Amino acid sequence: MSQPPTAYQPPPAPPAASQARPAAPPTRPTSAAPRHPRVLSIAGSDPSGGAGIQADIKSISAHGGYAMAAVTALTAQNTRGVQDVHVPPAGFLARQLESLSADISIDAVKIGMLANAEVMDVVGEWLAKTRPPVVVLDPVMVASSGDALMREDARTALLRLLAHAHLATPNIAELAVLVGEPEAATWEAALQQGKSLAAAHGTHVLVKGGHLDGDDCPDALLGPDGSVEVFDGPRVGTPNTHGTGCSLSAALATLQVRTGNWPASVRRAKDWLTGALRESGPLSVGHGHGPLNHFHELWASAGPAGDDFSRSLWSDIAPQREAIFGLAFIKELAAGTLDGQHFAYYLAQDAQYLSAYARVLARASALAPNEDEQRFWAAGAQNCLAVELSLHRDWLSRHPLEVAMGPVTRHYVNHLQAVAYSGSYGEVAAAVLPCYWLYAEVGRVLHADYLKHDGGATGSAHPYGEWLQSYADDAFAQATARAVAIVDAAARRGSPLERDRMRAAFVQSAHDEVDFFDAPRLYAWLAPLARRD
Ligand SMILES: Nc1ncnc2c1ncn2[C@@H]1O[C@H](COP(=O)(O)OP(=O)(O)OP(=O)(O)O)[C@@H](O)[C@H]1O
Ligand SMILES: Cc1ncc(COP(=O)(O)O)c(N)n1
Repeated sequence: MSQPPTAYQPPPAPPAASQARPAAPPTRPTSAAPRHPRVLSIAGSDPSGGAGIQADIKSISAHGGYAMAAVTALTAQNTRGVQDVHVPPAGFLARQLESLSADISIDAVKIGMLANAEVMDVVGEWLAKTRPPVVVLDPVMVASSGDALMREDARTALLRLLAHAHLATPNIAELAVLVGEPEAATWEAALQQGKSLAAAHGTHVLVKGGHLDGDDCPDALLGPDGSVEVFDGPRVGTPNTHGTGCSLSAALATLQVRTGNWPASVRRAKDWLTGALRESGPLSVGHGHGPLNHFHELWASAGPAGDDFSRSLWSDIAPQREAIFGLAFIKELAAGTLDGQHFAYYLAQDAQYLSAYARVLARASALAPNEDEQRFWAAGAQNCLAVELSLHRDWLSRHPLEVAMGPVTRHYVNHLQAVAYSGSYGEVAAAVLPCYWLYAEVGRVLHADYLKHDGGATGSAHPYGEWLQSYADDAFAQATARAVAIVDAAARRGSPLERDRMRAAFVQSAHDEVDFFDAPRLYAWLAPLARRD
C-alpha cells in the first residue's frame, strides 16, 4: 500500500522586505509590461456576480488582464442587500496568498472586502513580503445597500494596510472613516479629506463622487505631494450601481500595469465605467441595484448571435417587401390578368439574369471558407443554369421574345458583379441572398394565394397557374434557409465594418429585386415579340 499523501505544505515564502510599502509603482509602462497583466483580487465573494471578486474578475478580464482571486469572505447577497456573511479562518487566506506568490508573478493586486483586523493583517504581512508592483486598496466598509461588510473596530488595521497601497479608492463615507472626520457634505470638503489622507499615508487617493448629488459624477486623484487632478464624468441615471467601486478599483489595478500612469489609468477606467453603467439595462439582473455591464465594449464589437443579423436584414428591407406586393406585375400575375408580353419580358430577363447570377454564385463558391459552403454555392450556380435552360426550353418557346439584357437587369447584374469582383465572401453571400429570399417569399405568398382562389376547381383556367405552381418548391425553401444561415455565420465572423458592407450589399440587391419585378411594366413595350419560327 502506498504512503498516505502528506498534508499540503505551502511553499516557502520569499524573504521579508525591509520596508513596509511595496516598491513604488512604475510611472510609465516598462518595456516588459505583460500583454495580459496578472492581477490578483483579494476580496469577498458576491454570489449575485455584481460586486466582490466576481465583479473584479469581470473587470480585470474586460481590461485584458488575467484575473486571479483569493476569497476573504463569503457573503449571501443579491441586488437588494447582504443577507449574511461568513468569514473563513484568516490562516486559510494566508495559505491561498502564499500558494499564489510562490508560483505566479503577480503584476497587480486589488484589495476589496476584508471583514476584520485579523484578515487585514494577514494581507498586510503578505504584501510586505511579496511587494507587488501595483496595489489598489478599495476600503469596503458598507455595501451600497447599507449593510456592514467590515467590523467597526478594524479601522486601525485598515490604516496599517494603507501603508502597503499605491492607490486607495474610498467612497465619501469610507473616506470620512479613514480620516476620522464627519462625512463630507460637499465635493470640496471631500477633496480636502482626500488630500489629508494622501499626505498622511504617502499614497495616491481617488476620491469618488458617486454618493454625491448632481448631474455630474466627478472623481479626483490626490497625490501624496498635494497634487489634485479632477476627472469629470456624467452621472448616469440608473439603479444599476451595485459593484461600481469594486469594478473601478479592479480596472485601475489592471490598467496601471499597462500605463504606469495613474491619471491615464483613472481617465480610461472612468470612461469605461460610465459606459458599463449606461449599458447595464439589458442585463436585467435582480430587482434591486443591478450590476454593471462589464463587457459592454466587447459585446458591442462582437458578432451578432444566432440569426440576429439576418433578422435585422429582413426588417431593413420591409419597405422593399411591401413594395413588391404592391406592384402591378405581382398583382396581375396572381390574378391571371398579366399582359402576356410583360410575362414574356420577365421570363427573358430572368434567363439573362440567371446566367450572370450563376457566375456570381460560382464566385461565392470560390471564396467559401469550407467545402460544405463551397459545394452549396456551386450547386446553386449549376441549378441557375439548369433553370435558365428550362426557361428557354419550356417557357420562352411558348412566350418567345428576342430581347437583350434590359436596363434594370443590367443594373442589378452590375451591382452583383461589382461585389463579386471586389467584395469579401460575406459581402458576396449577402448580395446574392435577396434573390433567394425574396423569390422564396414571393413564391410562398403567390402560391398560397393561387391555391386559395384558383388552385381548386378553376386551376387549369389560370393562364399562369402552371408557373405559380412551380413556385412552391421545398428544395428552394431549404436552399434559402441555408443561404440565410451562411450569411449569419459570415456576419458573426466579420468585423463591424464588414457587417456594414454586407448590409449595404444586401439592401442594394433588395432594391434591385423590386425594380426587376417592375421592369416589365416599364420596358416590355420596347421589346417586340419576335417569334423564332
Ligand atoms: N450614477 C453614476 N453615474 C456615473 N458614475 C457613477 C455613478 N455612480 C457611481 N459612479 C462612479 O462609480 C465609481 C464608484 O463610485 P462610488 O462613489 O459609488 O464608490 P463606491 O461607493 O465605493 O462604489 P460601490 O457603490 O460599488 O460601493 C466612481 O468612479 C463614481 O464616479
Ligand atoms: C463581497 C462584496 N464586496 C464588496 C461589495 C461592495 O459593493 P457595493 O457597495 O456596490 O455593494 C459588496 N457588496 N460585496
